[in-house]
Amino acid sequence: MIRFNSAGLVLPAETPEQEPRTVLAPCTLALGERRIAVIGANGSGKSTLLRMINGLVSPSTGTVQVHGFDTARQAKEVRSRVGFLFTDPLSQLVMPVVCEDIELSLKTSHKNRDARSAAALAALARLGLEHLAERSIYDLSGGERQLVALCSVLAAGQDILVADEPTTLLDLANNELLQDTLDALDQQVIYATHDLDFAARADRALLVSGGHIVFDGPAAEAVAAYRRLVKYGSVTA
Ligand SMILES: Nc1ncnc2c1ncn2[C@@H]1O[C@H](COP(=O)(O)OP(=O)(O)OP(=O)(O)O)[C@@H](O)[C@H]1O
Repeated sequence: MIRFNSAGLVLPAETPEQEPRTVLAPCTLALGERRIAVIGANGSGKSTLLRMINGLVSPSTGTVQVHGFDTARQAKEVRSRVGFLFTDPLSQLVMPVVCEDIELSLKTSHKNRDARSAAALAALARLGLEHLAERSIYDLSGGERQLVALCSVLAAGQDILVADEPTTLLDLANNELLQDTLDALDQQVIYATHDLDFAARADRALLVSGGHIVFDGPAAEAVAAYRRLVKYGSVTA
């Protein structure tokens, strides 16, 4: 279970003339559903909300807890339970060669080197990517990198996956592959997306606007609320 306890991010004013900036207004949430989507306009606060779940961003007010661990004070415990898939895969792929990156994710679970290599290949094969094992990550296409990054984060085996716009670089077939892969996972998955069909597949969706959660409920209703917000300027119009 993920809990936001009046958690928000307000940035202090940089000059006396400026007002403090609310990136995410304090919110209280219990996030237990298997699939939760976060939707909203560019700059609305989606990534900030996601990053608070694994402690990449600490709230300036309130707390966020994952399985009872405070994300700001117990970051190590939290990150061993929460995998994070970045929008830009190069933010996360740290080794120069694909299989080496996956093997790095497997270092804790597979102490034996041969077993680790075999597990890395199996992780790639799960998404039909074994042919990329020896390739440099810099020579991959954006979409290939995004799928390899998914393999890498899944190989680490945390029980919660947070994904920030995981389909942005993918073509139609790979978009479906990624969505089906996420669907089939046992892990809880929380993802931000601008793809409203993808969002509608979730069990619950949060709609963020101007740093406020303006709708929280069944995904199809959240998508409809977002369309009303864009069209009429209000989720209730
Ligand atoms: N540390 C920070 N300092 C200054 N501004 C910040 C900081 N973190 C976030 N912001 C601003 O807060 C707003 C929300 O950012 P966030 O990345 O959460 O948006 P988003 O909804 O994920 O947007 P997008 O859909 O474009 O990825 C943006 O205007 C961003 O520039």
